[in-house]
Amino acid sequence: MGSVAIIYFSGTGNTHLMAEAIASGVRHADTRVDLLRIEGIQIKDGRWFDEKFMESLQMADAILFGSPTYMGGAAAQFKAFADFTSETWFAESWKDKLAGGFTHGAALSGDKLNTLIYFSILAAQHGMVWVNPGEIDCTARGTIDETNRLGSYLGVMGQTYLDFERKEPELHPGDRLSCEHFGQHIAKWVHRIK
Ligand SMILES: Cc1cc2nc3c(=O)[nH]c(=O)nc-3n(C[C@H](O)[C@H](O)[C@H](O)COP(=O)(O)O)c2cc1C
Repeated sequence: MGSVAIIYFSGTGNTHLMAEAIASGVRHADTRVDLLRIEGIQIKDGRWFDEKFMESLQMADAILFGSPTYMGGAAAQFKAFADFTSETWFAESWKDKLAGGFTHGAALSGDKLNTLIYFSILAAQHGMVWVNPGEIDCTARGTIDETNRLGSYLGVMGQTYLDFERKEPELHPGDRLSCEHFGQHIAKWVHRIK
């Protein structure tokens, strides 16, 4: 059947909504998906560890990395997880798995690209095969609110303006669609390599 693991951190829930939307795309393509949300409690003395998460990641054919963009890069909680994977790197256990990434920020740019670049470097260090979303930005078709509205080609970007009155996280409909499409796209590649 093939499987995708989505490992991500989300502080206020927006990146979590992206992860869920990607997962629904993966399921839509008859592929198993594991949602693995990094929690601060998994970090002790600055070191992240979760045995079950590492087992799930090892089983997956594709691993997607997700984090909000914080201060122009991945959140510290995600980086703590990434640093733990140096043991996996040494064993080359993720070599040839598929990889992809997604991030969420408050600003239209917000330097989100830097987070995606970091994810692609993390995948490269592990010898993984990076999968781009492969979706042309909707502005090329004369609309501004649909798939890939932020014109991101390395991974999927989501954006919601900061609003301190807002009680619940909110995903832009275009970003939701981009995520669902990305889920289907990565599932297609999983089926191709199986
Ligand atoms: C510490 C911190 C740093 C942030 N830095 C950025 C940034 O560099 N670029 C950006 O676009 N948004 C930035 N934001 C906004 C968050 O990325 C945005 O609120 C995002 O939706 C959070 O995702 P989450 O709901 O999954 O936690 C920052 C937020 C925090 C708390």
